[in-house]
Amino acid sequence: NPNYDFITAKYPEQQLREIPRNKLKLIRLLGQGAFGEVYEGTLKNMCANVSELSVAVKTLPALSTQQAETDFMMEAVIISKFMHKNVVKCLGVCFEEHPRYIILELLEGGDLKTFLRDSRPKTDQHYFLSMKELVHLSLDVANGCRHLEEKHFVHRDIAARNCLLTTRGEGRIAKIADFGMSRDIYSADYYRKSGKTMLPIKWMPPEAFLDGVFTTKTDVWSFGVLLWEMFTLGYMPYPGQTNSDVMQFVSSGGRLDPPEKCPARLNKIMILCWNSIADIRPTFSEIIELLDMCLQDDEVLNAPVGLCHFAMAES
Ligand SMILES: CN1CCN(c2ccc(C(=O)Nc3n[nH]c4c3C=[N+](C(=O)[C@H](O)c3ccccc3)C4)cc2)CC1
Repeated sequence: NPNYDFITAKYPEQQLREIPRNKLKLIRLLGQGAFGEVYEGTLKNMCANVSELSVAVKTLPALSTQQAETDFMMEAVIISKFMHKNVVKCLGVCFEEHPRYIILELLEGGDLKTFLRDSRPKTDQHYFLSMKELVHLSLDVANGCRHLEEKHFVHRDIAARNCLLTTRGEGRIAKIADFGMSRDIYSADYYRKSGKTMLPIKWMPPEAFLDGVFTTKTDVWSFGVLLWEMFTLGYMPYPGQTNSDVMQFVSSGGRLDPPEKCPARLNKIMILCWNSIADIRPTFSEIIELLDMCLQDDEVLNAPVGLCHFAMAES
């Protein structure tokens, strides 16, 4: 939505823009987050060409601790640093009074994981997602990740659940939209939050869950897992295995099985992302080149969007 660019481009990226609360109207609840709630809302006459702009409003419950307030603001600071079509835009904040709001670009398609799971072939369903569409969504996220990489920012939680879609229909664009994990590392009570149960172990490389080492190559590993989520249409990785099973399995060389009927060229990218030696994993620029080649490869484009038939209840 070009209006977002207009609003956010006018203001230097590092500064948070305080938006007058009276220009904001909350319409409906979109979802509940760990932090607070996310509403769809409208922003009144912020720029010349539109009278009302639809936005997403992230709220911090009024009775939050000082730490939660600081963490909440940190998320706005982080998101405001980025200006890229595959990273959710921050239009401004309402921080002067309670409840505090972060005003974000509205992405109406919901999260990527839910979309993938809802796209699974059903008996009566006629429209299936094509491989081409899945590769395009993968490229969207890879481009967003490359922007973070260029800014030397490590996300730490690249996963389908943290990406949002502009729409579910044709022309959908995927964007990185949750920075909760990278925000938490700035939090004074990070160690309380980061208890093993809270960490996205199934998306993490060995050096991260064994030694706490996080670099852009951590995000490359996670992107490989996101590719696996993409081509299994939203399965939980390592189905049926616990986090400690996975730490044992992965640190001794085990890897996710390639999604069923998934073309070799795509599987190859996942395997490259899961190299146990972080520096050997590809850059996001290289990943983008490899995905672009998938778009030229008929073996990829004509492959059926296979659905792995795991015996597991939770898929
Ligand atoms: C079939 N229907 C289709 C429509 N659907 C929705 C469900 C949820 C949303 C939604 O939350 N959209 C958002 N737009 N911008 C932001 C959002 C969330 N943000 C956040 O910052 C949230 O924290 C966040 C971030 C990443 C992923 C999820 C939530 C920023 C939109 C449509 C429901 C099912």
